[in-house]
Amino acid sequence: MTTVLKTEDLRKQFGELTAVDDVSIEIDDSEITSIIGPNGAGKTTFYNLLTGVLRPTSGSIWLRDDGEGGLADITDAEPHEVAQAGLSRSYQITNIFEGLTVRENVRVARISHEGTRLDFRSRAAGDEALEVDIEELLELTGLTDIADTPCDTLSHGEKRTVEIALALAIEPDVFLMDEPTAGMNPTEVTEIVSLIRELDADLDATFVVTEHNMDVVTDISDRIVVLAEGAILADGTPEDVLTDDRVTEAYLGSDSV
Ligand SMILES: Nc1ncnc2c1ncn2[C@@H]1O[C@H](COP(=O)(O)OP(=O)(O)OP(=O)(O)O)[C@@H](O)[C@H]1O
Repeated sequence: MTTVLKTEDLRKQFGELTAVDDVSIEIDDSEITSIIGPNGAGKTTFYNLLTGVLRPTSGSIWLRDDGEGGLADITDAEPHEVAQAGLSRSYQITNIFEGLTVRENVRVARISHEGTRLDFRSRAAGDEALEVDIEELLELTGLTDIADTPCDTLSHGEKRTVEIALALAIEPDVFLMDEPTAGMNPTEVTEIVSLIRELDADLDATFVVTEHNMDVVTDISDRIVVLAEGAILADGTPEDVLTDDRVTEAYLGSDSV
């Protein structure tokens, strides 16, 4: 068990409103952790803090540092620096190039990741390896059969899977999945859940999921963290958390799950 991501007293104020209220959490690499909570609980703000999209009012964020074997402080990192440090997030289709095929999208994501690491000459030498990486990624995410399909003709579920492939193209240590089943039909939900399981088994990446579909949360999580009014209300196994009266109350007190 190794901590891959940690926050210490992480806080975000919007004026008088405390959206994230001194959250301290350690994410372990051996577990799929779901972060759930009623509407307005602070999940999106928490993700935005982790990925450098928002600056915290106070507190700190730490990510596993491969070079040092410890944790690196990424509190002040910009989004691209956070991604480069190994924290990837699925962006709900918004970063797919609709006019390109699935393979071309994966290639662009992969090259832009490589491009931040390698100079031009070593990148050219690595072209063959790049193509192998792309095919592996397509295979891993079950996209090989539709690799040559333009993305603007894909179903919603297929686009969400492409988005997962793009997030994985940066070889993350930690993968934040933002409502992976949102907008999906029941068949697509079943498929994406088994894909998440397979990826978790096949990859070194640690999965952290926010999700409104409670069946999915129960199904894939080893650990559930419940946020309510910006603070951690409950933290434990699905059995413990989903039978916790305080969690039921928090959800009943909101207009929706
Ligand atoms: N940019 C902002 N300026 C002011 N208030 C904000 C801003 N972003 C979020 N909030 C407020 O912070 C609180 C937490 O919002 P957030 O979107 O993080 O919750 P959430 O758990 O992701 O909700 P949902 O499940 O509905 O997406 C809410 O009260 C929201 O209105």
